[in-house]
Amino acid sequence: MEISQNWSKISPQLHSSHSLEISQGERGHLLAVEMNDIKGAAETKIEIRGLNKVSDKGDSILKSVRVDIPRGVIMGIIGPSGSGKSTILRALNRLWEPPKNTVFLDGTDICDLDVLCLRRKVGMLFQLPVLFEGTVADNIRYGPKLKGKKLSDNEVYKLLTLADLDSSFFYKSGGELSVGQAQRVALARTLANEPEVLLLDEPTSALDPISTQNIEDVLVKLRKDQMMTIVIVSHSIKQIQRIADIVCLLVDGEIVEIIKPDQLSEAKHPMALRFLQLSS
Ligand SMILES: Nc1ncnc2c1ncn2[C@@H]1O[C@H](COP(=O)(O)OP(=O)(O)OP(=O)(O)O)[C@@H](O)[C@H]1O
Repeated sequence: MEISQNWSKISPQLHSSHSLEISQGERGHLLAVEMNDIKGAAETKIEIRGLNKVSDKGDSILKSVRVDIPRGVIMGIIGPSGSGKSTILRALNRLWEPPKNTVFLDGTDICDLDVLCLRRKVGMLFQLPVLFEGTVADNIRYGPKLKGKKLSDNEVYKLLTLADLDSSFFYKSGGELSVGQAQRVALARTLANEPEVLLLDEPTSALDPISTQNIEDVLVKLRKDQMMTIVIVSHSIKQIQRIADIVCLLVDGEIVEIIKPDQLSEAKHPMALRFLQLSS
């Protein structure tokens, strides 16, 4: 059973109304999301078309996941443990290799792209930051250096600022940092590759509320100032409500709701309501 969430229909070239249309069919609980007020949402950045994954034992991990992610939005993915959230995220930069013709970046099948080039364009941040040996500056310079580019001190300072870190961090080593600070360095290191898409897998679950807010502020700024497309997996409904434009609810490998975070209470799927109740 395939869900048809045809986000391309929001393109103004194709349709005058910018609504995100969802074929109801058997999935009557899926709600149409009005996209009019989401700046830049008319352009599709990532398309996922019928993505399936079956485990070695034959269990279905992803079931015909189909969704278009508009450019310049923050999409939150929520769902119970084991529902396939990380698997989807990992498919988007081929940490898990999706089948051909299932994931497209700007209309190109990501399987046809050079994998390192893809991962520069589609950067990823994990739950726990792992910094390389050396200074914070060395970490930030790492990605560009692989391409033969040495970032100037000034460029490193700019990236520190972008990740909400002051200049005193430049010469610090990873061991001197808190987890929250290290996460922001990991973010600066990812941003040094000038990604167009940022994938985040529970990036603040190990952080205190202030560090969490620092990261959230940076994400919102990146979306606003650079029209970056951001996909974030989070167990915190409150976090999703604070920063996301759109939320996808995944249950047992299927997308069962795509909805605006402030409309979660109108969601029809019982799991959406349960999530909401538990978070309040
Ligand atoms: N390489 C693998 N081989 C077999 N099963 C896997 C593999 N990777 C993930 N799975 C299974 O796929 C399902 C989805 O896993 P995934 O990590 O994507 O879920 P999740 O929603 O991100 O969970 P959580 O919230 O706990 O992180 C789980 O049942 C998991 O055990």
